[in-house]
Amino acid sequence: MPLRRSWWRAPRRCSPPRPSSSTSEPTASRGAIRGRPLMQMPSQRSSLSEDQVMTEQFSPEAAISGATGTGRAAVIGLGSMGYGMAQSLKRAGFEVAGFDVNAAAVERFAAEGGRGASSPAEAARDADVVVSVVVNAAQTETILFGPDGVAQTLVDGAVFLSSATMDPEVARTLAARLEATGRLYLDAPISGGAQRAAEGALTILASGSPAAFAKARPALDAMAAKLYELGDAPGQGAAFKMINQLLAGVHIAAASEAIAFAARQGLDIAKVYEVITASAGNSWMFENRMPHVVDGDYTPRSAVDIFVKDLGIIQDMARSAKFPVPVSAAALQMFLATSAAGMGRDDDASVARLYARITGTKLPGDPA
Ligand SMILES: NC(=O)C1=CN([C@@H]2O[C@H](COP(=O)(O)OP(=O)(O)OC[C@H]3O[C@@H](n4cnc5c(N)ncnc54)[C@H](O)[C@@H]3O)[C@@H](O)[C@H]2O)C=CC1
Ligand SMILES: O=C(O)C(=O)[C@@H](O)CO
Repeated sequence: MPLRRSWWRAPRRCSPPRPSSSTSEPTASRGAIRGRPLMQMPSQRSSLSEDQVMTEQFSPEAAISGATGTGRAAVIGLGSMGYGMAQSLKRAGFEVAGFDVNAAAVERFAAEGGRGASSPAEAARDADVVVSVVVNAAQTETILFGPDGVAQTLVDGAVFLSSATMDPEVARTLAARLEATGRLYLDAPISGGAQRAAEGALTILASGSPAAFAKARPALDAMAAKLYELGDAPGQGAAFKMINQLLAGVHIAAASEAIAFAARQGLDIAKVYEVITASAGNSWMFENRMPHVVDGDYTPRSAVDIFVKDLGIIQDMARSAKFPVPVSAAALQMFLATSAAGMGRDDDASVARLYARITGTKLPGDPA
């Protein structure tokens, strides 16, 4: 079945959406249709149904200058991704409450104009939308159903956006538990890294009921440059995200292997970066992560242990499906080794440091 055509969208302050003459156009969520056709995913390579629509939204610059959000939001988990997402919501006009178990993150958020909350329940009390950006499924369950959980205070009809990367089966279970209480759940994993989170320019891979999408729309608009609507069943977003994680993990491991091998041969790795990013061996992850190696800066934008988690989920899913995934299994071993060597909380480009250490290769900022 062909994918519905999607369109670029102009900032909210422009005129309202032009009525569609074609049933193939998505419903507009964010102002006028600019009239420029958006990339359409090749239907022969896609199993997406009519309801699985990608809406590409406008640039970060437009988001910053054009969006005016409405309502109250809470963000739980003010780490690499959540902090920037909270700022994007604030910039779009939301009143945002933030909570994190790390008190320093809450203090920083409050100092920068947000409302610091004392628990998930307190953050969610008046919220139309609660965005959860903790690390994993167990933490998401705690902030939903734990002693001070969101489920204690969230008003009926409010929506919980679950953005931590997790096993699709667990996403389905959490959604069913929350929906049984009359609240809405949107499975909404994210991609694009900390910088895009801060710019309001993430890719969001979402699935959930039409009511959950409708309620979440202004917040999604504030945080995403590209929103993929992947069906009305929670778990679909998580399933797509795991495919991204398989590739992302393999690409980081491969990029790390390549840059360390280049250094071992005495090549100037800044020049390698320049050449490869203009050549066919490039990848989004090579381009995004290898500057950290060139600069010798392993401040975590995404930690090694994130991929220990995500590639671990892929192994579990593949084992239950009896599907071989040897390439991602090898990548997982490199992340595990990097974590075991004490770098689990460092930036995931640290896999290159592991290669360097075991081969006696010198990389910037990391003595061999
Ligand atoms: N960092 C990245 O580039 C990307 C990360 N992701 C996913 O997004 C999620 C968040 O990732 P990051 O922001 O990198 O992780 P992070 O570790 O930087 O942030 C997570 C935050 O959640 C907080 N937290 C943990 N348990 C909590 C609880 N019970 N209540 C309140 N706060 C709690 C932590 O203190 C931390 O500040 C993960 O699922 C990750 O896989 C997805 C795309 C990109
Ligand atoms: O951006 C994404 O997609 C990612 O999953 C990584 O940046 C790391 O979690």
